[in-house]
Amino acid sequence: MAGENPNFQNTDPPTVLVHRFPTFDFPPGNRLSTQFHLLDPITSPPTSPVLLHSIRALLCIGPVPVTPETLNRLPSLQIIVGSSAGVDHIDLTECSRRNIAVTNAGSAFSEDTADYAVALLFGVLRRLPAGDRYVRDGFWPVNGDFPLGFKLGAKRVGILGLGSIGSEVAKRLAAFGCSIAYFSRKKKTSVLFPYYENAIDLAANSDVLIVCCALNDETHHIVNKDVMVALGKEGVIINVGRGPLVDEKQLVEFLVRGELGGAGLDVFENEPNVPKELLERDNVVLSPHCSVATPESFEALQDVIIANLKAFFSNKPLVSPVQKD
Ligand SMILES: O=CC(=O)O
Repeated sequence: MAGENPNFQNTDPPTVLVHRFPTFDFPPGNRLSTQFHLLDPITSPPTSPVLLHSIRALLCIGPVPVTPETLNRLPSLQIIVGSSAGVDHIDLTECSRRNIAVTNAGSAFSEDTADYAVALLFGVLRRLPAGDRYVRDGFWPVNGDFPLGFKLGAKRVGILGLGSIGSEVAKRLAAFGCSIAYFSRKKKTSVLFPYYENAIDLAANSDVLIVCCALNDETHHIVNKDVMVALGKEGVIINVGRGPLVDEKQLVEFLVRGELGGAGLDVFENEPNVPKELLERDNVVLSPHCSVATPESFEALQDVIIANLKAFFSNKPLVSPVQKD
């Protein structure tokens, strides 16, 4: 009830503290500032410690870390609204200990990210960027035919993480005639795709692995040397999740030794740095962590952020809470 909620006792919009790197700004067309009083220490410093003590809601823009030190400065904090699907930059254990709710981008990015995973897969199998370079660099008239690519249809696709993004990937690739299997934290009772109990078994029964699970202690380097061996020489790895889900050093070695068929990578272990060995390889498609980056996704993201903040300030259930388990 509004009467019980200090934020609705006056007509001022509720205050939300913004937490971001100076280089990460709101996407264009920010609708949040019309509904909330956004306190952004980067554009209007300094923020007094007294004010910080009263802050109940924090809005994280991008992957800016939320550490115990961040939380120590905000003793009244009750909610952290994240703007990304992955929340590995937020110390969830500490938030749960302090009873601070955390929300993420929900499914705002899922369709665009799934499209992008498919695009990377096409890029690798049909050598799209390599073909583009071949034409632009003038090799076509000189060398003639371009090497064959590989058909997408009928590939056995293993999805690591059948959440909101993984389910969209499955839908798309099933429509291309691929068979789908998955590994997730738990078998999904509502899903008919074959489930494997670990990443190695999934890889052993797949031609392509699509990595779209959350990064946490259990999934760090979930695609390791053993998974790469199981996937085999023709296998392709697509990563639209987080760089550290894949052991990048091993991935480079497998690709250099010809023990993997290729990789499509939107994320890296040490962004924005990309291992130089990958730059030289035509069976690798690289992109700068941008699978979510469309105006449509950012519009949808604002809807989710606004819905979460409104729900919080009116004591209603959050729209996209992140569970720490
Ligand atoms: O990488 C982007 C996201 O997690 O939303």
